[in-house]
Amino acid sequence: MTASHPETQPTEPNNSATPHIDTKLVDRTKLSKMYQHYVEVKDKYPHAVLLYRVGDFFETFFQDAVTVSRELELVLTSKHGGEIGRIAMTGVPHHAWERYTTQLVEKGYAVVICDQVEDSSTAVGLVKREVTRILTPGTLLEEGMLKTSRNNYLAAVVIAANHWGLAYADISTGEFLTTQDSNLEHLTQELTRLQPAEILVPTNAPDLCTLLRPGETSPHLPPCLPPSFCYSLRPQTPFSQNEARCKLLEKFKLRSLEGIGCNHLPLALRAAGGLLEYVEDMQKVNPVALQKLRTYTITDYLIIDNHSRRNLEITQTVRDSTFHGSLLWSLHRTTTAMGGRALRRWLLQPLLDIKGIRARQDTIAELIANTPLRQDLRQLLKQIYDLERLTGRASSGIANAKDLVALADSFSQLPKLSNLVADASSPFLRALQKIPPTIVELAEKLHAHLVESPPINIKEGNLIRPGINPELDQRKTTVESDQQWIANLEIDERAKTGNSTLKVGFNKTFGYYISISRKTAHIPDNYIRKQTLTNEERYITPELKEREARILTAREDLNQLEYQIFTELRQEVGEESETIRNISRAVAAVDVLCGLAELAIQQDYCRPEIIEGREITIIHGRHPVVEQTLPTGFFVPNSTQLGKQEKNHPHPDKTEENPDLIILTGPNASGKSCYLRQVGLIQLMAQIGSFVPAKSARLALCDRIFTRVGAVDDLATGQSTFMVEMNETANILNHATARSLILLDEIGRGTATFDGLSIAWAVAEHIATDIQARTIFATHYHELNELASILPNVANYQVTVKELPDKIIFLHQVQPGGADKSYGIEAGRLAGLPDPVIQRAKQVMAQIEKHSKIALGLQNIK
Ligand SMILES: Nc1ncnc2c1ncn2[C@@H]1O[C@H](COP(=O)(O)OP(=O)(O)OP(=O)(O)O)[C@@H](O)[C@H]1O
Repeated sequence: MTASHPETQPTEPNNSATPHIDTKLVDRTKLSKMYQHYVEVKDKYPHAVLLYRVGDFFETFFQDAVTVSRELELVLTSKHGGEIGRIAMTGVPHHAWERYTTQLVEKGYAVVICDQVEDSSTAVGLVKREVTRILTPGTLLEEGMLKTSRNNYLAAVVIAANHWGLAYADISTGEFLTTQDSNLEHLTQELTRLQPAEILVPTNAPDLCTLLRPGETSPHLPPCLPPSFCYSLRPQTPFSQNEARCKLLEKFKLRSLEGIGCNHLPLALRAAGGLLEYVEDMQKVNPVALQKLRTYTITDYLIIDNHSRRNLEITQTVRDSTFHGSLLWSLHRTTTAMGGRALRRWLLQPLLDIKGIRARQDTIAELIANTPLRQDLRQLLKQIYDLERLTGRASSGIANAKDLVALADSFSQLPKLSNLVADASSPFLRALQKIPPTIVELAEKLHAHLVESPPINIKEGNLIRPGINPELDQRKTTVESDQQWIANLEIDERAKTGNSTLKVGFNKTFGYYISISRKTAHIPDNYIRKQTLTNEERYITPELKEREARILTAREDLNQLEYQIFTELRQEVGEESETIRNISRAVAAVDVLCGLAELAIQQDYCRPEIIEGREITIIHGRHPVVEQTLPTGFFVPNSTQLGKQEKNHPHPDKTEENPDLIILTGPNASGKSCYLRQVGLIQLMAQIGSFVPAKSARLALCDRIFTRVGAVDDLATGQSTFMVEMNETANILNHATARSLILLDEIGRGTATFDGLSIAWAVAEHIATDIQARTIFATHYHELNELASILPNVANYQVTVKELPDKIIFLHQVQPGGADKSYGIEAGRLAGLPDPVIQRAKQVMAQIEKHSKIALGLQNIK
């Protein structure tokens, strides 16, 4: 689209009449006053795109005009900038600034909004303009710029040797957390879990405040940071321990950081302080209401590294990165935006705390048992809007009247919600039994003040109900009576002049006028001609102009007063943001649990028994996603038993026989990978407190879940399939503990058979004897089955098939015992390999099997 301006002409940046496009090169003394101011502002934000309000447009000039024209495909024009001549310009209509800004921010630009802060019609001299907002990917608040289903995190990282501090906040919801750790791999894992929209990094770079778009590099970026994020290079000072501590103490009105838990974590503290300072710097007009900082420890939660998270397809599929087909897709039954975001957070941060898991389970159990309660709650939750983000916008001073009405409507549902859960006994439902009276009062006040369906624009009146403010009512009456006078004018003038076609009209340029056909002969003396059209003459009278002036000023005063009342209301809401956000969190949790209860009923899930120890027993387990993509009853359930009891366990029971490591064999496409993932997903679901797809389950907690599933060449880092596989395996062997769950799908396939088999054997042996983690090892090397006869905690399982003369039927059943053949040649035949090739392959295999003494040999070297 093209913004059409008076006094502009399209231009090409490279032709001979090129207007000035670089602020640094222009002679500023030759710029007219407005451009001088523009350049002053631009000097402060050299790395951002500056949108500068001029009348009905937000304009960009000089180099920004070229950037915006290129990025948004708008026509580049030029305009006289004073003695200097023409300067480059691209503009967007002021009412559409959000749309264009969103596009710029999505492309990785920071955008500075410099708005008019006084009425241009009454301003004396140059209209006053100020920077009112700075928008960067991590500091967005506007509804249209954010994704409802996920948090928009801003993060800050401080690194010292291999120690690091990470703080992150979602300024649209108020969440604010910090942590510190001494393993750089954990930092990458946390960043990958959070997927921050922007990461702040303190540096000594000369070119500070640069925003590096994903993939862009800088020598000032620590090499340990993954390049796939958007980084903001920041000065060191706000990240220094002293400054950061003072900032946090001041913000949260504290005397010590002891209560927050980061007093002894200098890097966590520095990251949080630096982040806070940045947020304040970005939000020019109103401070953002962040919740009190919370310190967490990574090892308090189940750790799933990046590869494993990807392989388990928790939030998106591996094949095409879609939500459809992911675990989140299969579990998603929430009805509120807050619930949707919370479920995602829970899945990415499963618990290690049995009590916390049981509290969630108890709530799901109660909701399953009480169907009317569950259904009524889900109905009611649908009527609750995004409290977290609406409150965020209110406290940042950008909410409109519609937002406040949405908040009030949502608040009005809360007493009904607390009535519904009045007799509930589980912890999450009980949290909603008491709604703070201030919130109910606030809802009543908002409803009493604001009209039911207010306009989006908050500066043009029609927001406040009558009877709220006597002065407002008085002004409304005056405006209405003057408007009535004008409405009567047509009747009176028609009577006076005897002209039945006379009309009273209004347009923006001339205001009110009396319109008479040009054929009319007699015109009253007090009529002053203002405009001549083809068929009509337009007149004004001194009396009409006087009324008009009164109406316009009175309307302006009226709008101003309505705006003032509105902003006071908005501020009141902002002041309650902490209470509102506490409620939002409780509502979000109940929404997630209601959804999980609904899911458990629909899909026939069971409540897993969460126990101490190492046991994993799943009876008739199913893959939560694959099951939902197949017709009902098609999925073949399979059981799992893992986790030998620890020595000295106080309650020995039958699980003592559970193996630690299962060697799983079976033909291609029989269901090995599916089974492996199924066990991982059931364990993960159990640790977020969900019920699981199984007939029954007894699950001890896992500290980490590792998966190594079919590697693909990592072209981005130039690594071969085999190297990727070895890196992932090394990572597992170096970090797994006896409390971990390891799911290995094929190891050693990417190299020569004997190399591969040897590595696979050694890895399996190391896990079973040294690490003793609970492991399922799927493989086509059935030689590995020999391990079970050597090591007591290893067992063999196979996925069975039925062999018919001309085909194989996949039964997808996992049963004890090792497969004695891999059916690879059979699969080749089915795929259409020529018959002579198949026959020859069979001969070769017979020879190899005859001479192979691998298992025997390995036994001997033990
Ligand atoms: N328990 C099951 N019930 C029904 N269908 C299943 C089951 N397990 C797997 N399948 C189906 O079989 C297909 C192949 O499964 P999977 O990819 O797990 O096989 P695989 O043994 O790992 O094969 P490969 O060795 O070639 O990697 C899956 O896409 C799924 O649709």
